[in-house]
Amino acid sequence: MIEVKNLHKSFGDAHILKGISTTFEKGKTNLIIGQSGSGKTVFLKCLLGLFDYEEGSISYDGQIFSQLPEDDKRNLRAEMGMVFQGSALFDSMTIAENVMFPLQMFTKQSKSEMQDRVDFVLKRVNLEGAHKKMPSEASGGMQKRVAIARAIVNNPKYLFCDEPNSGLDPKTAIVIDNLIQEITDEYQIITVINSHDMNSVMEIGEKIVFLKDGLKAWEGSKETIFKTDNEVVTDFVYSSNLFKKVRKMYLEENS
Ligand SMILES: Nc1ncnc2c1ncn2[C@@H]1O[C@H](COP(=O)(O)OP(=O)(O)OP(=O)(O)O)[C@@H](O)[C@H]1O
Repeated sequence: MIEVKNLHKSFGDAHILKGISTTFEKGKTNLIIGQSGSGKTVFLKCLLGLFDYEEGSISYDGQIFSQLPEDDKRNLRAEMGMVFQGSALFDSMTIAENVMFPLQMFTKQSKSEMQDRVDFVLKRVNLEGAHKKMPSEASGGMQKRVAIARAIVNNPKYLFCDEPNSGLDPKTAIVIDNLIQEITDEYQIITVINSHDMNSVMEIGEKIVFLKDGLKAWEGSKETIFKTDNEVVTDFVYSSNLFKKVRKMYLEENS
């Protein structure tokens, strides 16, 4: 479990995260949602250990990152996978080389062990045969799959995804969402996803944390988000007429 307690983060005088506490469990897809500027990316970067913070703690299965010696921090970082917004693949490397990169960075595996692992994860994301392609030859959906393969190649315990659906058509977006959820369940990873996408919320939001102005305004699941009467959440989630109708139908069917 990842346990966040009373997390405060400022940049100079700007107090961005104002005491966030929550937990993220194994095998679950956890979504962080909220308006632009609410602090989602800053929060994700704190979870990744990329930002220091003034107050509070984040523990990963009992290890408090900020209290660890540098070697242990490095080991813990090696257990984290990240899918960046826009995939962030290395343009000059083939797909296989991109996926192998974390193994070269963090392990002492032999070349053939690394190749076997790359074959395995590329197959897992349905990209067998794409090894020699360059990222520029891959569609947006394929690039996301490569980014997911690279994020899981080192068997992470923790997977962080920043807007994994950005720039994808709705159908491909759902395929990517489902792939992340399947992998999370299959390998019992703790997955935390920053999202703007209400389809993702309804599809894979096993836990949803709603941030507003650096505070946790609500938390629940895709089931409870339909029922909440918290106005801050309903204003945001049901701002479109389509989702208003979906909610109305859900409540009528389940009343
Ligand atoms: N490195 C930084 N230095 C100073 N201020 C920052 C830094 N990173 C983020 N901020 C500020 O923190 C606030 C929250 O930003 P953040 O990127 O976390 O929002 P967000 O919820 O992820 O927004 P979006 O959905 O648009 O990506 C913003 O006011 C932003 O300007």
